[in-house]
Amino acid sequence: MSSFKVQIFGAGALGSLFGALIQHAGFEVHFVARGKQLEALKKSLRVEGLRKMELKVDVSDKAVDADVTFVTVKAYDTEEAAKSLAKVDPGVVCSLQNGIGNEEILAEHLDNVVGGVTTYGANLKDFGVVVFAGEGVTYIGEFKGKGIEKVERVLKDSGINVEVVEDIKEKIWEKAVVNSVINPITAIFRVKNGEILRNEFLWEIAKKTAKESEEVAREVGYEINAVEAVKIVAEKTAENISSMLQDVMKGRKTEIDFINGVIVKEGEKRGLDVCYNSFLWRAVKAIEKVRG
Ligand SMILES: NC(=O)C1=CN([C@@H]2O[C@H](COP(=O)(O)OP(=O)(O)OC[C@H]3O[C@@H](n4cnc5c(N)ncnc54)[C@H](OP(=O)(O)O)[C@@H]3O)[C@@H](O)[C@H]2O)C=CC1
Ligand SMILES: CC(C)(CO)C(=O)C(=O)O
Repeated sequence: MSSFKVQIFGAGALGSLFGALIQHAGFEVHFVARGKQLEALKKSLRVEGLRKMELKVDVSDKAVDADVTFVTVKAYDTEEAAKSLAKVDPGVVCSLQNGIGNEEILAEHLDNVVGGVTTYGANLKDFGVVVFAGEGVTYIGEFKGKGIEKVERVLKDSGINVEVVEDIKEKIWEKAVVNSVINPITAIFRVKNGEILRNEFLWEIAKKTAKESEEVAREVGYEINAVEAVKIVAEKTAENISSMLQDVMKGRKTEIDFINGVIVKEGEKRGLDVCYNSFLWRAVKAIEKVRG
C-alpha cells in the first residue's frame, strides 16, 4: 500500500469513482463532499457498473492535508474549491474537470497544479452509489510547480489508464471543442448523444458549431479536427445522456460558461464569427434561468 495520502475534493460522481478505485488499490483516501452526498458517504460508498465494490470511506465537508488532491467539482465551483484547499497543505492538486480555465483558477491559489482530462464515465445512481459507466483514459500534464510523478503513480497503481502529455491545455481544448458541440445540442433538444448523428438538422448545427470552435482553438494555438472528433465521440457515446442534459433534467446549473462561454469570449477577442457558440451558450443560459 502506498504511503501517499490522497484527497478527493468534490466527491460526486467522478470523484467517488476515482476515490473508490484509489482506495481499493490500498491508498489512504479522504473524500470531501457536502449535503446528502456527504451524509450518504458517512455510511458507505457503493460502486456499480463496470466494477462492483462497497467501501467504508473517510469523508468530511472540509479539505485536509494530503500528498495528492484530485479536484472533481463542477467548473463553476472551482474557485471555492481552490480557496478551501489553500487553507491546508493539499500536496499536488490535479484537476479532472471538464471546461477551460479550471487549472488557471487553481494556480491562482495553489503552488503545485497538474492539469487533467478524463474520458472515464460515472454517474450517481443515488447518493452514495456511483455507477462506473465507462472506462477511458486520463491525460495529465504539468501546469504549475511540481508533483506530477505522484499523480501518475497514484493513478497507475490504482489501475486507472493514465497518459502524461507534453501540453495538457491542448487536451483540455480538444475535449472542450467536442463538449461545445455535443453538450449544448443534446441539452437543448433533449436527445442522447447519438441523435446528433442521426438527425440531419442537428448534424448541420453540430458541424457549423464544430468548425467555429475549431477556428477559435486554432487562433488560440491548437489544431483540432473538430467535426471528426465530434463524430467519433458521438458514435462512441451514442447512448449517453450528456452531463449537460443530465444537469438540465435535474434543474441544475451547467458548465456552459466554461465551455461555449470561453470559446465565445476567446473568439470575440480575436474578431472571429462565433454566432453558433453564442446562440448555444445563451440558449442553455436561458434554460438554466427558466428552470432555476
Ligand atoms: N461524471 C463523469 O462521467 C465525468 C465528469 N467530468 C467532469 O468532472 C467534474 C465533476 O463532474 P461530476 O462528478 O459528474 O459532478 P458532480 O456534481 O456529481 O460532483 C461534484 C461534487 O462536488 C461537490 N462539491 C462542489 N463544491 C464543493 C465543496 N466546496 N465542498 C464539498 N463538496 C463540493 C458537489 O456537491 P453539490 O452536488 O452539492 O453541488 C458534487 O457532489 C465536472 O467538471 C465534469 O464535467 C469529466 C469526465 C467525466
Ligand atoms: C463526451 C461527453 C459528451 C459524453 O457524454 C461528455 O464529456 C459529457 O457528457 O460531458
